[in-house]
Amino acid sequence: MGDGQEIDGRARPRGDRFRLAVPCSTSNLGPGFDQLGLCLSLFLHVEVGPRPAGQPQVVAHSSPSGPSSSGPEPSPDWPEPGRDLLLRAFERSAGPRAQEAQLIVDSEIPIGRGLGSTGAAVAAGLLLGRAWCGELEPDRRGLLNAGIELEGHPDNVTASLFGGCTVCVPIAGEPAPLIQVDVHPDLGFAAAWPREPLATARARAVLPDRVPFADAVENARRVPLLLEGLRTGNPALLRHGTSDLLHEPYRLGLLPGASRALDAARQAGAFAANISGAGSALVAIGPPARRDEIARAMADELRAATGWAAGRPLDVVRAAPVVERT
Ligand SMILES: Nc1ncnc2c1ncn2[C@@H]1O[C@H](COP(=O)(O)OP(=O)(O)OP(=O)(O)O)[C@@H](O)[C@H]1O
Ligand SMILES: N[C@@H](CCO)C(=O)O
Repeated sequence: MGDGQEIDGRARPRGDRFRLAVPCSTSNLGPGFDQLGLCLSLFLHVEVGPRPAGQPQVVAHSSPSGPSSSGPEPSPDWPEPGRDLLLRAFERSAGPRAQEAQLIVDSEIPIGRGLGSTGAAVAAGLLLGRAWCGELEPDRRGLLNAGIELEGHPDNVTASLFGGCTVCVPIAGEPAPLIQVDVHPDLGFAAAWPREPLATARARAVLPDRVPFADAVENARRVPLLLEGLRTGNPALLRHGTSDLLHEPYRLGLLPGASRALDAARQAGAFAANISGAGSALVAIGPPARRDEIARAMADELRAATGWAAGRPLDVVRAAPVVERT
């Protein structure tokens, strides 16, 4: 075996390093609540290599409000090791060998804005943990249930593990069923977010225990329109398919300027505009040529209400993230 270590029956030379770029994701898109995730082009970059003696397990260079302001200094805002879902997923996937590794993180994904920073972290940790144990192309379906359990919801982590647009509805005691949804190439995406995060837990606490029967029926009827709108790029299907009665009306009150920003996106040409995940980001779908204007329109309204906002045109990321040996 020379200088190498035996890992799950395979040889990993000492000093091996692996890297991975995992996309962020928007979720819900209105009625796809807790099931639909769609990967967009802000990335969590993680490299794993041998941990130098006395060094921490995770060194993060990133800004919590993103996009990345990476620099030589570790970010004081990255979650501490005991709470870090990236580390937790890596440890779960790599087992005791996780102690030998150091994760170097640089993220473009703002944390706590509804753009799936935790889903991306969990997907990265699970994939890199397997790579660290010699398995560069693990069975992703085999990782999915662990990812959902670690993240708490299926939407973002499924999208970040598989790429593209996914629908996942966990069934107790069974492998989580996964549907991969086509997204028409002529759809453009834009997101905007304020400086203030909105914790998913807080955004769920305002949801009612009971909703009118008619609202529940209406939401369920919209989901096929949404999926067909994404597949065909049909503006009317997207407009009707993204209207929601179960969570957005309750959450908008937590997000200063959001209602106006969603209206501004539509006026700038968006077919659809929604809260991204649990917020505080907003996401819009429209013609690719209008992405910049839509992003600017949303950010301007959020900025007017809160003092600071970022707006970005984004691409759909269709490919699943793949670990590379460096
Ligand atoms: N590796 C990690 N990356 C990002 N957030 C993490 C990580 N580990 C723990 N957290 C914690 O998770 C919380 C953010 O989760 P939350 O679900 O609110 O945001 P999000 O994943 O960005 O949005 P959403 O799930 O709505 O798309 C923060 O309190 C953050 O400290
Ligand atoms: N779908 C979740 C957020 C992401 O897991 C929610 O809207 O509360």
